[in-house]
Amino acid sequence: MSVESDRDVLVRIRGLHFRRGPRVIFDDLSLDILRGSVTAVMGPSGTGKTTLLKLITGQLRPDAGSIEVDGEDVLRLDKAGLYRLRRRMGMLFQSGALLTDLDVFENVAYPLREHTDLNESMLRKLVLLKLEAVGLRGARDLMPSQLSGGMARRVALARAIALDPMMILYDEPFTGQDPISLGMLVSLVRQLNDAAGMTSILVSHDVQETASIADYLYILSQGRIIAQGTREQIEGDDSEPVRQFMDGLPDGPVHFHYPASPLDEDLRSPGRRR
Ligand SMILES: Nc1ncnc2c1ncn2[C@@H]1O[C@H](COP(=O)(O)OP(=O)(O)OP(=O)(O)O)[C@@H](O)[C@H]1O
Repeated sequence: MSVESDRDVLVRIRGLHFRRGPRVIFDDLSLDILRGSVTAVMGPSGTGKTTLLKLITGQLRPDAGSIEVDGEDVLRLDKAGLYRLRRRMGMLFQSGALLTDLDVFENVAYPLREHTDLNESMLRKLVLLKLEAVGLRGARDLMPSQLSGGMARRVALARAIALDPMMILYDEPFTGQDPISLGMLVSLVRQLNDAAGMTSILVSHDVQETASIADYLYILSQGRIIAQGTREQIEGDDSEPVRQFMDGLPDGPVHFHYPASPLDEDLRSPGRRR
């Protein structure tokens, strides 16, 4: 990656090491997320993409390395500092369900009521603007149970941007969507990023759709970055693990199996419960 000036980099990760028990998740990972970009983080299941997002938001602490967000050293922030920083990061996780007993309007209003002292008329304007941005201003009175899966995801998106975050982190935002709804969500991610001058980090298994809107892509595998670059650069990368991942080939050097002792060894140990 070319050397960028400090001002251009919103998230700077250097020498990141992180383990879960004996399992190494990151082994000396370094990456930059540029301001204003949509950056995709992709890789096989279990490779640590969600973990990376949690490290960036300070929900997890690495064993070694540094994580800077907007010039702040995440690992040195106290609780109040982390709270302030997190308020500036919108998050849209696959599990980020809507509050089922609140209507669409109140779901989007929720973070504004929690974190600001806006009066009702200001709050209403902001909620309607966010809903307009995702095309659902007319759906404000519906309850979550009345929404399609794609609409629910868009309401969650409006809620994630309610506080005008500098950055939004998406973890599998398109999962379970039909192709039309997926296409709409994908272009919405790009539009919102550009219209609001945000920065987006997008973790997704929908390789082609994600690549179509990403300015820059990282492909992770086994604790490391195995490829990075623009879509064109990744598409021109002939290495086997990259092609296996990008082209969705079922077999190849990217491992399908979670590390384990050999199967025959396991089967020949009748004394073991597990
Ligand atoms: N709370 C936890 N305790 C122990 N291990 C965990 C925990 N959460 C995740 N892991 C392990 O850390 C590794 C990385 O998990 P992570 O969820 O970050 O992967 P991922 O790349 O986001 O996967 P997927 O694409 O399937 O969502 C996995 O091997 C997982 O089993």
